[in-house]
Amino acid sequence: MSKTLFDKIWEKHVITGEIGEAQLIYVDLHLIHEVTSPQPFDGLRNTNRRVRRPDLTFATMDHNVSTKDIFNVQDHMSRLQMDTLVKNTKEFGVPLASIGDDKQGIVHVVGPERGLTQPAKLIVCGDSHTATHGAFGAIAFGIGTSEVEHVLATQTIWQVKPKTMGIKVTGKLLKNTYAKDIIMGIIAKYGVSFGVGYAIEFYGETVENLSMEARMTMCNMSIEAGSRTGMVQPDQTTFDYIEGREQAPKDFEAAKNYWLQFYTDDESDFDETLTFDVSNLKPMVTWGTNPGMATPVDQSLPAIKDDNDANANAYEYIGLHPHMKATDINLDYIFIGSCTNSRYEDLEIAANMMKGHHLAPNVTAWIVPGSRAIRNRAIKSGIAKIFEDAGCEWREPGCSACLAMNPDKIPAGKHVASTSNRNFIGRQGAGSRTHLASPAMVAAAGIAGHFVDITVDEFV
Ligand SMILES: CC(C)[C@H](C(=O)O)[C@@H](O)C(=O)O
Ligand code: SF4
Repeated sequence: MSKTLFDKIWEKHVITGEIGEAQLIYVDLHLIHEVTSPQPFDGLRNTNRRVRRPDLTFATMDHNVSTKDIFNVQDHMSRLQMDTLVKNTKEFGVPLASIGDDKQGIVHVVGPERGLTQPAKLIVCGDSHTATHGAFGAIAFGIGTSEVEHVLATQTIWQVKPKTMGIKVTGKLLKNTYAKDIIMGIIAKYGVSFGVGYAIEFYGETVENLSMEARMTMCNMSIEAGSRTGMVQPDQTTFDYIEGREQAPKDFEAAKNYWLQFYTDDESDFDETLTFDVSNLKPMVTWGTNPGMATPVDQSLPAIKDDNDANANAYEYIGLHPHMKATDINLDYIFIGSCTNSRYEDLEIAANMMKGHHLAPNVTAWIVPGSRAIRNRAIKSGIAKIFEDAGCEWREPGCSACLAMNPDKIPAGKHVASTSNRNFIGRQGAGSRTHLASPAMVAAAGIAGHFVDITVDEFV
């Protein structure tokens, strides 16, 4: 029978149960961070249970990290969550990449970087952006705190199989447009909930030509379309990325031959399909308070239809008005980081844009690598220096200003161009005004002090 990539991986993991009802499925990799793990470990302790497979579990610290002074965590709650993770992982024998450790970083950056994220695996984490790992042709989704406890104790999870949606991406990207623009373009077109109940597979020639970093950016934001799982079929690009990494399979040829079975047989196997052409896609920028409230940078902001229009509330919060040009959005901050866009390739793209320039007056810039390995590599290659010469602050790895759970908060009323994934009210600090965009766009905005169309001659 003809099947999708998702179906093939799913059925390899089912232990019991029928399709249509909750099925017990096996988990190959359980990633942990300090925010959603304290209660689950308490639960184990209170019931005298151990972690069933510490060898299939990996913990890191990211959300609470103080990126300016990594060992100086002032906030009581942050310190407590971090100390608790150290204590719990020690007691239960789970490997931990703690602050300062070479392997530490944002959980969705370090999983792939360590070679833990592999095709055909079933990967979970108590975090909604777990979809990132689907870029490797894995089933990866975020789970709730009680589910984290269940996985720790049993290495399994009860789940109802979602439906599948294929999104075929066609066309050649304009120079200076990126995977971030594709996924933002898709969400702007179809909204923030079209993926609810579906596992999305991105495919087509455009996706095949994307790097692993770019595929991760797309899968990462599947949750912003309402889907818990985004994935891409594994191919030579995937294998090349994994080969040689610390946790890559020892018999790589055998692993590769196994992975090659995992692909969607026929487009008609998807429950739903969409097509998105990128040939004329301009860089995207959000103007509102959800990731769907986005516009191509060369356009004006949308109208307000009536008093009940969500756009009205969004405009009030964000301090902009309909019909103004996206390039007239003035910025106070830029943030380059987060599990969407803090990998080496992202930093390199941003640095190329900034090279030889200086930030606009009154713009503060935080550049936050996704992991210590990326940070070290960027220092070595000179990228860090480019950012510093441009006037940016070069930080330690963590979630940082992606969410206001650490000292990196955007002040109330300030506009920030951000490479992260969510522009909800208060997301980057109470009253902060977020504009999501690609690393190249955010870097160029930092130099200009407002958004600019980087596809025009001056930039390409
Ligand atoms: C703190 C965590 C549970 C949360 C998530 O699940 O996504 C965070 O990572 C986020 O991006 O909002
Ligand atoms: S970087 Fe942002 S989106 Fe990613 S895990 Fe951290 S807080 Fe969540």
